[in-house]
Amino acid sequence: MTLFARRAPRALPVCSSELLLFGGALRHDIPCATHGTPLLRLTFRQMARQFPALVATVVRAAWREDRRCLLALLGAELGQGLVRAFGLLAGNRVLVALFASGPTPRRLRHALPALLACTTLAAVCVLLSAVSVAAAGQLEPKVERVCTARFYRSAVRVELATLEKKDFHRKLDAGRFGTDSVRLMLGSTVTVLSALAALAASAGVLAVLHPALVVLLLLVAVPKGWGALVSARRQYASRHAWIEHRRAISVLTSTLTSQESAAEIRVHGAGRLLVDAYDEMSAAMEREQRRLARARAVTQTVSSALSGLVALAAYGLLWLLLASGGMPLAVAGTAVIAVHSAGAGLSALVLQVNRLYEEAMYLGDLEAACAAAERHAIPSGGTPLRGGAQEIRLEKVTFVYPDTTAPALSEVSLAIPPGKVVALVGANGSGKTTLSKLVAGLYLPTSGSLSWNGVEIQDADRDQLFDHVAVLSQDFPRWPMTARANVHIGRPGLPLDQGRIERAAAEADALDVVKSLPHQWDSLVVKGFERGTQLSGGQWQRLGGARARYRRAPLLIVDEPTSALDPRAEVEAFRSLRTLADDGTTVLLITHRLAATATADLIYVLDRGRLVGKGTHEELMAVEGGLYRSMYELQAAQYGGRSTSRPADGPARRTGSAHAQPAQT
Ligand SMILES: Nc1ncnc2c1ncn2[C@@H]1O[C@H](COP(=O)(O)OP(=O)(O)OP(=O)(O)O)[C@@H](O)[C@H]1O
Repeated sequence: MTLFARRAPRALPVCSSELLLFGGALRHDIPCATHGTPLLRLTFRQMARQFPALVATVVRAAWREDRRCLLALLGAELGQGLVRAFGLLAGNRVLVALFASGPTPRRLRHALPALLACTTLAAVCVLLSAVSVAAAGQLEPKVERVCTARFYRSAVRVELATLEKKDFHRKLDAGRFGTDSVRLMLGSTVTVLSALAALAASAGVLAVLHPALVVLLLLVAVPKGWGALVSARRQYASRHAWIEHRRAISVLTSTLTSQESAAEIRVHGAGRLLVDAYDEMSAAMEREQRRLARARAVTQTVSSALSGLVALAAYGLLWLLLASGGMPLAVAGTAVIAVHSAGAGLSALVLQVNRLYEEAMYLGDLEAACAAAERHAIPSGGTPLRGGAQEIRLEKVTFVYPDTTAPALSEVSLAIPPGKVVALVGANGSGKTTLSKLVAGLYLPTSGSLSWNGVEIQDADRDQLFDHVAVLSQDFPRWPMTARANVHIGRPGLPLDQGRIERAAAEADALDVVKSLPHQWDSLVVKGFERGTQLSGGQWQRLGGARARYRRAPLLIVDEPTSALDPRAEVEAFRSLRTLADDGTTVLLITHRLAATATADLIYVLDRGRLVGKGTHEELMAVEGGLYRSMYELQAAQYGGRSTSRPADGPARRTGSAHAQPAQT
């Protein structure tokens, strides 16, 4: 019997905000969410068989982290089960003594030792429970921390191309839910074990009293267990289906309070649109929650009714046994206590099994996400780069982004000689950034060859390769940390060296920026925190530049490094790139400021993913109707000039560095 019948796909409800802001329903295909994952395809029997494996997963994680604590926890829980069994037997002795014939004082006297035993056992139970609470409190956060760290450690090694795939992203998102589940699951596992121990104790006592009572007790458990599992699976399927919708809501709410969007939210009135969208999209989720709650209520009513019927049969059997004289009154009394306490334990068990299964599914997602991340990780090791200055060569490199069909780069062949300033120019979307990311080893070519000193990038030791690269990208991260940390994070493997930080800042024209901050290097460059301050766009760009300089890598990739700088700082920034190249650093410069590329040793012109020209500024300007020349003239015309030569104030290019070749179209 499968718990979920296969349903025909149904149209996904979509609210108007979702349509307006996200272009349609953000719902993972429901039939797939219901049947696509192994746990959801399980039959009831398979699920029951899975149970020990689930418990084992958590126990293994806890065993790895703190076995002493785990043993204390398990010992305390199992001990409580045993103590409860003895408690029931002692209770039975009390009833036997009380229901025996003879004067009341004598019956009370006879019941006293069993009563004392009951009290002692209850006290032991309290102590064991305290041990269990303390051990669980110590173990749960530890296991959560370790599993969460493992998740993020795997996630940060994933290949960029894989990270951008929507299916992989969904997997990571699902895995993130699982990081909470580890702790919750440990708690539930303990409660389930404890409830099972209590149930076993009651069953043991009932078996001693009358074997038929055990069968009835187990029958009471089955419908409740069924109900719990059905609800857990339904909840999980829903969580999967709505995962992107949830993410979109959190994107909306985070932009509402972010500093970057604060101005537009107020001036453009975007806040109202976003809050309304939040309201509408949350209401859609609310409806889903209502649907789940109604379904759970129905399942729970059915399973409880079935359990109730079976419990009724148990009491009926007791009645019959008593009426026929097949069972003494004291035994029947103990049986009632046992069935009653087992019933209460059963309710707790059902609740926790429900939770355990639900959390186990998320834990399964976490495991799957970690496994997928490890499968798609940037490989460790590989062919070491050959020593000396690195020449980078691309031969007929084509690159297609994941989940797209049109190539972002088509059959590009070029060389980046060491120690030169090499500029990439071209219109928006022509492939400059993509090319620089391939050169940095962030993406691997779809076809063609890309090599560093003859070592193919696919085979290269990429950690070593990354070590050779510093990046200052258009959208460089603005770490919400101190100014010092923002620079040091450029080479976090090195011990923090204030002198080196300050030298890098000076080279990037950022020293004055930091000196003007209220707490200098200790200033938090994010508002809303103690010591927090706000930087301007240009100040941020200088700090980003300092980070790239601090890294001191043989290849520096700079993508629009001066977009926010004032004219003086811009001229200075481009001049300092030349100084770097003179010191042996290869600079790969991407910019639309063609006055700056004019001073590069070599310029590559890209158009719609293809290389359409290469040479020095003068060579490219000599090509009548060439793309570079037309772009340059268009820009120069804005300043009222028309020039075919290098700007007079630009730093001189080193002679003999250019690869003269006419531009192709
Ligand atoms: N992560 C991505 N996934 C899918 N397509 C992408 C991705 N990044 C860029 N593209 C596409 O690849 C093409 C080249 O983009 P790229 O960013 O390399 O251009 P660019 O020349 O650097 O543009 P710009 O001057 O605007 O920065 C564009 O069509 C762009 O839409």
